[in-house]
Amino acid sequence: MSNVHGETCTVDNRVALTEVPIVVPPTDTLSQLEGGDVLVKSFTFAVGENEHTLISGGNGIGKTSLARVIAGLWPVWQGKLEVPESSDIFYLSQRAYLPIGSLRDQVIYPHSYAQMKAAGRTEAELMSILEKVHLLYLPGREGGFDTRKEWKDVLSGGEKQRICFARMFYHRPRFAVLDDCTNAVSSDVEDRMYESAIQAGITLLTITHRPSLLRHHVRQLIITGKETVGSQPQYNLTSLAQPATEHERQTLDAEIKQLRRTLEIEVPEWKTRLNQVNADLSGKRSM
Ligand SMILES: Nc1ncnc2c1ncn2[C@@H]1O[C@H](COP(=O)(O)OP(=O)(O)OP(=O)(O)O)[C@@H](O)[C@H]1O
Repeated sequence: MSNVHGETCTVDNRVALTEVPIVVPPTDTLSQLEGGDVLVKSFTFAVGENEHTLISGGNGIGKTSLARVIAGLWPVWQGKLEVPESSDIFYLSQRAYLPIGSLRDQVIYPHSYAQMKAAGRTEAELMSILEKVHLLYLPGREGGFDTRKEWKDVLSGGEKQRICFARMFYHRPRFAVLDDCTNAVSSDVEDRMYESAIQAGITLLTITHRPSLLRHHVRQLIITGKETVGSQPQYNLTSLAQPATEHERQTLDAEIKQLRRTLEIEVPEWKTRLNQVNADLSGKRSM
């Protein structure tokens, strides 16, 4: 692909694209020099540490393709891509990958058990990681970390996604690209997993269709792609209001509960009372 003119640099503390197009790799040899379909003509944005960014846009607009360019799976045709070294950035895709091996291997992949031990990592640590993704019951259910099974057949969709999230906690990257990787996880557990990831100091680039995840991010990148007319950028990057603190969330939850109670219990009581008063008044009037 001799028309690939872009460069990729390893940096410490950010993921950045400068005038990088998102181009689908061509299938036929003739167009391999030019690339295939251009999904986004030119991307320029940077995600620094703690600038958790939610990436959204319609189906087939190019969100996963952007992740593939950042991951180095697709070429940087033009411009400059800056990414941390591979041990500092982690990718989780829509489909959970489960290697052949033990239950432990599912959490530590691509580390081997020997690497885990050499790094001084312990099973107690794996248990605390499983707790974060609500899978603390798994070693007990499956007969321990050494158990080997066809995990793709044994685990439910949500369990597969949570074990991949556990893998991210094990590897402790500085950045993570999360491509719709919790869509089978219930929203409450998903929220807690995101909170733990942020507490662990991982900067998130989340691709999702779930607006509920906005609360864990400080910016939103909306890809508009081909819908965009003229020379407008084919994406829109906006800052979001700072996510609510735990205390603010609890206060709001309590307020919502109180309002629900008022609507469900007190309002019907008031209506009954109003009817009674009206009936009494009309009785008096007719006397
Ligand atoms: N390997 C590939 N070869 C050819 N075309 C591809 C390839 N991967 C993606 N595409 C095409 O590129 C376009 C963008 O796909 P992409 O997966 O990036 O979309 P997306 O925004 O992540 O969509 P969704 O929200 O549905 O997951 C689609 O039209 C898709 O068919």
